[in-house]
Amino acid sequence: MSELVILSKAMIRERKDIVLSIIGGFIAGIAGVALFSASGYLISQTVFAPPLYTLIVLASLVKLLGLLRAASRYGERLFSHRATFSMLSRLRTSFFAKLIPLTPGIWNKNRSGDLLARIVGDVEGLQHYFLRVAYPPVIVVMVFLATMLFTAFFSFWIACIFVLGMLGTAWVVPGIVMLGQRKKHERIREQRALLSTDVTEMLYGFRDLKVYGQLAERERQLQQASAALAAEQQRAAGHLLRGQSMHAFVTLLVSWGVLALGAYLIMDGALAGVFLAMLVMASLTVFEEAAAMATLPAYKQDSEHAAKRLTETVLATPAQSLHSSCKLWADQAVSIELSGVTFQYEGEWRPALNDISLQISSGSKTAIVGPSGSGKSTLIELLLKLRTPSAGDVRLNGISAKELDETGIWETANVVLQQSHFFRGTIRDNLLLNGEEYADGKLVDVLSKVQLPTKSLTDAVYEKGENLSDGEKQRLALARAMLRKGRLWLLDEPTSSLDCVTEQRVLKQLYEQAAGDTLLLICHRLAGLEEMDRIVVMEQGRVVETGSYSELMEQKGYFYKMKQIELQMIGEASA
Ligand SMILES: Nc1ncnc2c1ncn2[C@@H]1O[C@H](COP(=O)(O)OP(=O)(O)OP(=O)(O)O)[C@@H](O)[C@H]1O
Repeated sequence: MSELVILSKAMIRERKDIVLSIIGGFIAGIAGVALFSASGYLISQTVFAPPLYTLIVLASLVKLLGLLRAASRYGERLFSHRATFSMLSRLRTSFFAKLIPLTPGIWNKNRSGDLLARIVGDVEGLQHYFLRVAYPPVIVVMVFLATMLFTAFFSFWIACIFVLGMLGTAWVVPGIVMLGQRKKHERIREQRALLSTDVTEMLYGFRDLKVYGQLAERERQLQQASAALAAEQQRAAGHLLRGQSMHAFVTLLVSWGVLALGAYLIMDGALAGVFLAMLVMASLTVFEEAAAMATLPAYKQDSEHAAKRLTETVLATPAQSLHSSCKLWADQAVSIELSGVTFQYEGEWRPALNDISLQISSGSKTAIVGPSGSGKSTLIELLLKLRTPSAGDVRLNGISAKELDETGIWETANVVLQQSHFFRGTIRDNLLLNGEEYADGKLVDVLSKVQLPTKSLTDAVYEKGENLSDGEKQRLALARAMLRKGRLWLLDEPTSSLDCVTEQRVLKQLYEQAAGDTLLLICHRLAGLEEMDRIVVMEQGRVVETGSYSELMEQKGYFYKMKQIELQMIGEASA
């Protein structure tokens, strides 16, 4: 229930539109009851052949009420939807603002397909809260009270039937609809999450599934999941429809009750016959407003669940960053200091980084080497403030990363991660990702620096760079980084897919451009590391050796052994 506090707060901000929609709904409801009552009265009056002006007045009143009803209903819909969409847009913005600092930690806890379906569906689901849960009961009660007072003026007992009818339509029928509803909706949600996860996995893993001959099986699973979801939805829709039919049945029962009791009261002389049709018509119309009550429990449950899950998503994941105000100066080479840094992924039994202390002076070139899984990429993610250390401190230019604004860090860093994303478009579009405008000459120049002179700026790039080789993707990613003006280079195996000759050419250009900047290069190949000021060797989340190339070779420690193995392998390969 507390989750709906967010929605209630959002509603308070739209109070003007909410009040207007309630007034509109009340006038529409009352005008509807009055319209049908007046029609009933008009029909009854005609039996007594009244003067013509009575009929003209009554007929005009019916027309006027019809117009009033339509206009006020329009107003109600306009204001209520305007309020809803303003609330939704505010909620969406505030939710995504909370979500952004939580990435990428959020992916550790959620499957991407499920999360995507959840976020989109849940935010959309909240629109029903105001439209179908919060304000319809207010209108129902107001219209009903006004009609009851009006009816009580003619007959106390008929007013009592109205009260009974209202209890039935506003509480008993929704109560019955509620029964079993929770389980049905839970099953739908589970089934929907399953389906969207399966679809996402199939889309991402399409090629592998095909090669491993699993595509047909996956398709079958997908169809099963889709059919199961459709069946659950059908069951829930049937349940809702039964609720609406029950509502219509109670309404008719009340009208029959009013008719029978009215006839008795007329015979008893307690009610004038001319009012009977009017009261029956009023009973038929007043419960029309209460029809929304039959579906209210379902929407209430859905909205509560959506709000709960959205809150859980943003609260259950520890924030990756705190609000920070300091900015990193982009025109200055960055110094890096890690003191006692430990980082453990959620659910992992051992830390990925364990008590790392390291100093990298500004303008230096450092290579980080070590076996796969030793924590090299995690270190870069910490420097980029994509993750927050579990213990210890990361300082850039002497300022703790906790106090640094992450967008400032991203602006200052020229980054190439292991996997770069490419967007559908052209080579030019993919080079100009950082929003800066460059002349074509500059773009062509950078392409030739990364040894991609054959690529034209207008060449098409398919979604996720499907039409580029891994080596081309890496060079394009490097070109993208080389177009930036940052003074901190964070490169995670940027040339692992390139042949040795191309790699050395590209790195030469890169080092030339990065002269005077701070450069951190993660690599597996040890060739060419002589150019580095310092080499950091990592193993199982710890720094096991640091020093220049010659120092490490002299030490004959871990790095020396790695180098010997590499030389041996190159020798074997060329033999
Ligand atoms: N998102 C994640 N969730 C849980 N554990 C992770 C995650 N990413 C990495 N790890 C684990 O953290 C450890 C360090 O991973 P990291 O990617 O930093 O290593 P690496 O040295 O860069 O490896 P490689 O050279 O293969 O890229 C590994 O044991 C890995 O299994």
